Amino acid sequence: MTDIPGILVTGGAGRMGRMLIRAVAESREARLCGVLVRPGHDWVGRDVGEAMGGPALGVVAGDDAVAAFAGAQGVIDFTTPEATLAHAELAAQARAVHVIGTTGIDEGGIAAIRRAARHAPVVMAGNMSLGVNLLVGLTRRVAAALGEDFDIEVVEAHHRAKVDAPSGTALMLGRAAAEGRGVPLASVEERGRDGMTGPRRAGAIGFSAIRGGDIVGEHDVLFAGPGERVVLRHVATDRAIFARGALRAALWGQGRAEGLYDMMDVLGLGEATRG
Ligand SMILES: NC(=O)C1=CN([C@@H]2O[C@H](COP(=O)(O)OP(=O)(O)OC[C@H]3O[C@@H](n4cnc5c(N)ncnc54)[C@H](OP(=O)(O)O)[C@@H]3O)[C@@H](O)[C@H]2O)C=CC1
Ligand SMILES: O=C(O)C1=N[C@H](C(=O)O)C[C@H](O)C1
Repeated sequence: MTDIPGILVTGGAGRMGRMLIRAVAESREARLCGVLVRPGHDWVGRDVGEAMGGPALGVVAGDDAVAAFAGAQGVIDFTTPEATLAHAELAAQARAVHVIGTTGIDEGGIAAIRRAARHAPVVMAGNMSLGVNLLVGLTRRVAAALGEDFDIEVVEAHHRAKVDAPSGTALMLGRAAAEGRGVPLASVEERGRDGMTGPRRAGAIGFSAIRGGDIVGEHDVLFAGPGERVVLRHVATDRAIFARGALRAALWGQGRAEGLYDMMDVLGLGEATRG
């Protein structure tokens, strides 16, 4: 037995799952204790390093979620909303830190995650990168400073395989802009304009989504005012930024009180960016 926390990666065969396996396997502060894949996946029973086309890592992929969660102190979960909700219950039972990167979870799902967080720490964020979490704070401040003369639009671009829109990051940014203006996002958001939309509603926060190719993730927050525009931009070029953030969150959560946290808590950006 070792003091280094054992980290389970769920959705191991996915785009993020592969990055996470590498990040945890290379870390000196964490131990890859399991990799969970979808039931019946062709990785089941295979060494995950070899399944990724590299050297063996000494960890075999499995599809028995209950067994996988039982041995983990932390779980890093970038899968689907359905899978993540099932994982939230298992992580709570195992008292493991649950790091949730999955996006597209609806209000009912968020409520279920809040319930699970009564039993163990959960860190959830639509974007685990340092840069985006800084941008969230900047967005809140610029929105507060500029007032309604400046129209706010959030524009995001992602790869062709992304299944949810607006992205989790776009929603984080939109929420921050709404907070800066002191209004709930739900009361001002405008999504999916098409046809005779009429003129832009005063105070609206608009969302647009581009999907194509292998774009990792790009986000602009546009403040368009009379005679000038301010654009806040984040461009992700490597998914490793999300994996690094998620691993940091899983380690940060060790020994923490149960509760729902975000990356602002993990990165210590609360004071710097919320005020
Ligand atoms: N918060 C952040 O910083 C980031 C969040 N994301 C989010 O992470 C999520 C995953 O993204 P991405 O890796 O690109 O997607 P992928 O589709 O590549 O990966 C998801 C993986 O989860 C697997 N999976 C689905 N259900 C289960 C289950 N019940 N048990 C185990 N594994 C399961 C899928 O298996 P199969 O393929 O067999 O269906 C797939 O391998 C998305 O919601 C995305 O938006 C992505 C990047 C950064
Ligand atoms: O699906 C992705 O790829 C990404 N999803 C997250 C999101 O929805 O914002 C984070 C990142 O932009 C990549």
